[in-house]
Amino acid sequence: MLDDGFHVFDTTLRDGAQREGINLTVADKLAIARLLDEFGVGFIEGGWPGANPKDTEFFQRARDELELRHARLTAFGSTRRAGVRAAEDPQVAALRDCGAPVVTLVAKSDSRHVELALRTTPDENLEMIADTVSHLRENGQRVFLDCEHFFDGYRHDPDYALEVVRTATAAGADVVVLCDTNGGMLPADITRVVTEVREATDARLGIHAQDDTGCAVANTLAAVDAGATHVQCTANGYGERVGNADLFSVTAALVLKRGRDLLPEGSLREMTRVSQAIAEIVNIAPATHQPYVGISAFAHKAGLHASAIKVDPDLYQHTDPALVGNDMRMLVSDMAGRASIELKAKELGVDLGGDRGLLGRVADRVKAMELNGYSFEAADASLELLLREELGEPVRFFEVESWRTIAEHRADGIAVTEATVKLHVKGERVIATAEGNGPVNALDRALRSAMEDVYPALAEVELSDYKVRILEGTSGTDAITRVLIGSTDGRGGWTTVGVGENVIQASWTALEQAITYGLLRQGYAQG
Ligand SMILES: CC(=O)SCCNC(=O)CCNC(=O)[C@H](O)C(C)(C)COP(=O)(O)OP(=O)(O)OC[C@H]1O[C@@H](n2cnc3c(N)ncnc32)[C@H](O)[C@@H]1OP(=O)(O)O
Ligand SMILES: CC(=O)C(=O)O
Repeated sequence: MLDDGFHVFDTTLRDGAQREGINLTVADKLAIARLLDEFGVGFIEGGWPGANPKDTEFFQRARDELELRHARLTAFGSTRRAGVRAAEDPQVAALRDCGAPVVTLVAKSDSRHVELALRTTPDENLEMIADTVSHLRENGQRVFLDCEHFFDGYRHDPDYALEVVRTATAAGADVVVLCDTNGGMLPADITRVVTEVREATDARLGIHAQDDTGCAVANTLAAVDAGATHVQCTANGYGERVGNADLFSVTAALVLKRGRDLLPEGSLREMTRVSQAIAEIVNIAPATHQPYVGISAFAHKAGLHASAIKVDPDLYQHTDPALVGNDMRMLVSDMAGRASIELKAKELGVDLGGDRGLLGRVADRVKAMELNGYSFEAADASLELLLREELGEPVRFFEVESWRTIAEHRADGIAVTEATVKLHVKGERVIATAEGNGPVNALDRALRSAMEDVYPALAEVELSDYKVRILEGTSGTDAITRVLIGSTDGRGGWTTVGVGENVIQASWTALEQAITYGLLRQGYAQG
């Protein structure tokens, strides 16, 4: 169990699940809870037992199926209803009996909400808080109190908002969490209010920041700097509307920038993997530009950046990507200079020997090709083939004499496509024809059929992705087509790019390179 002096409280399974598009099964929730525990958060808010059958089942199954090593399971729910004793409120009973050692109670702290949403008196709301906290404390549970709309409420009626904090603390709440429920605060507001509440009460304070102004992480860190010792976050910032403070950005900042010892040994280095694994479970593609963990978080495109990074990566990076389990990547495009090419070649394992003339030639060729529609940023395999060619070591496993495709719409309504390729493979002229469900598929099959005897490991190579983009013609007349093909051999993936005036021509270029690169990876000697 980690030190209780500072709480990293995760609410992915409760507030995170309030994001549009997320619909977790109980098994998903258990799997995410295990990942969060492995990452090392102190508290995992599992949901609202009694609010829906799924959350109720989650807490039942958690008793037998969740073995938490670092975290304590927390149940979420509201204070009792007005006019009913906590001991007799069925929703409070669900929290009391769910088996969670900790309960987070949401309470109104803005007097306008008390009157308009709860339709009760300010005094009765204070009673509801005191009664519910005491009831759960008597049951042996630890209680955190989420003060909904605290910052708006404090602006409108500071005395009442402070009274809520004092009432919860007096009743036995361990932490009073100041919530920016509408997410409208800016860091300076948070700093001021947290400081004033600290001075006016003896509560232990937490922060829960929604991201509606894009400041949830900054607001969370501002609250910590002002004295909050409990941060509520969600994995990848999932949450109601635009989301919550991102757990990974907040913990990385607290560990790396503030020197706090919050996570188990080695856990920060697993952060990128944990973030991606959770994205996989919630079925939302990982955000490529997410701080620290996004695939682009340490990707450098500008030539000037690369030239300084060549001397020392710290010159253009705020932290070492390895510390959070991420990698630095160089992007080569029409913004590249010689240094970008040199670093990228190194990343790809191609030694250009620091030859400035060669590096300049590659940069010029990339710029010219990008002007004509190529994009090498996402097509490392095509770039590597180009580098080897410029180095005077072109990769050739076959020579293409010609290729053609025919699409035929038959009388029975079925469309079939046929492709023929004529190649020279290890000195032999080979002609192969194949059918496919489209021209690219037919060309792929014909290519494989022409070479399978000579290169049997080609069977390991599969096309995994195909993307087409129609670009404006550079002459302002005809459009041109860019095709990206993703391939895999089970050990890794690579992407190639082709550009042409028609989609089949562009696809052929990308396909030919995909197969060539696949053969290179299989370790064949060139013929
Ligand atoms: C800021 C946040 O994100 S808080 C998280 C909120 N999460 C959720 O709402 C998700 C789960 N919610 C639910 O499944 C349902 O809303 C339930 C089961 C909790 C309640 O459902 P219902 O009983 O049908 O009530 P409904 O949702 O219409 O309204 C909420 C009720 O809770 C009351 N309420 C709201 N906040 C509080 C509070 N802090 N303390 C006590 N009662 C509260 C409202 O006044 C309203 O009462 P009413 O039914 O007398 O009008
Ligand atoms: C508690 C909560 O989710 C909020 O106030 O935003």
